[in-house]
Amino acid sequence: MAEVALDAVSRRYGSTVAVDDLSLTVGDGELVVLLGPTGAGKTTTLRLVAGLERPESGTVSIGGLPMDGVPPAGRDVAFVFQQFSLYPHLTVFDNLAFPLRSPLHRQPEPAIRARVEEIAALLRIGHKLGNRATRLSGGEMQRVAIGRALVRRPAVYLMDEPLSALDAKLRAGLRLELKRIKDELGATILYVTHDQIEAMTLATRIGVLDRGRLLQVGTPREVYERPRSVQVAARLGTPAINLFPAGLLPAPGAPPATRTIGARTEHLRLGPPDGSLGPNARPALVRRVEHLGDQSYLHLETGGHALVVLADPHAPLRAGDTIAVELVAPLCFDAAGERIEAAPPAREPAAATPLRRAQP
Ligand SMILES: Nc1ncnc2c1ncn2[C@@H]1O[C@H](COP(=O)(O)OP(=O)(O)OP(=O)(O)O)[C@@H](O)[C@H]1O
Repeated sequence: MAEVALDAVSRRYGSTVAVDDLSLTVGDGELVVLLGPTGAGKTTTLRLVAGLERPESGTVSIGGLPMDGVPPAGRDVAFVFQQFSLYPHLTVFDNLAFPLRSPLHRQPEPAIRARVEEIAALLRIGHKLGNRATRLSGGEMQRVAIGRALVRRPAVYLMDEPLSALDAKLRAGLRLELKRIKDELGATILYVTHDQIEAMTLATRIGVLDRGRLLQVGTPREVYERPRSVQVAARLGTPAINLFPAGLLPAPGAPPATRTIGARTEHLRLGPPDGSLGPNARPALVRRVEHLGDQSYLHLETGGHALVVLADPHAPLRAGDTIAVELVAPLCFDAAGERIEAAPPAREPAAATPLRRAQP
């Protein structure tokens, strides 16, 4: 495995700047997730590392070697796409063996068999090796597609939304397996996804991209708890972070320059409207209760602003009820949308409230 480094890399298409002065290092054995809205430049970044695109400026290095002018085949990277991209007429075994039989990586047949069987076991498709690739479920096909990348032991894996074509259940299963594989192989992986659960659970670090620019790179926890800006804060969290003008709710400790408050569900303490929450609580109208099974989204309105928070599905709440909400150590942003440090909270953040279970 090897380190991947992008140093001040830019790529434009006509007037669109797809990747803008991007510098990022994926350490040996790290899994870095690129997260960002559509068109942010995630796929272009992977293609630049793969050598499928050339940077206009800047340098991509793999294992410390600059890749200027090195074609894709010379870069020792394996790419897993969103689409299955299998050879339908071949068996699972032959699909997996294909990269090892290419003239560039030619290996003796017993070594190929051993490696294919090892990877098939890792992906739990060993019992399907004799099947035609088309006679597989969607999840199995995608395992084979991932397996085709894994057999080769390249320096770097590039994965572009490898799980997004799968249904939620299969995606959750394969997500766990990818995590296990990553831990077992110690692989260097640059991974693109829209799915923030994938980002939070798989990533060593997350890079948040927007319009070709890298807004922040950090561990999932850093990016979630200490986002650099409103834009970054809005990328992580379910339900999405509540953003509203400073002054809507009392925010003790918010610096004077605060213009926008960012309140995730754990930053809002809920309680009955009887004054028991304390002097900083304000009334909020329950607009809607959205039951999701193990939890509910509570759609609230206070001071003319909508808020969405998680609530216990058994909380006795209905549209039209009034409850009390209080801010506890929220995120503070200045007029430019940059986060500014708030004074330490006077109280511990809300864990359990009468209307909400403790966050896991
Ligand atoms: N071959 C191309 N020709 C012209 N424009 C392109 C080309 N490839 C990408 N772009 C543009 O570059 C920008 C970044 O595209 P890219 O595919 O990297 O985004 P992305 O973050 O991967 O988006 P998505 O999540 O939708 O896949 C977009 O504005 C896109 O339209």
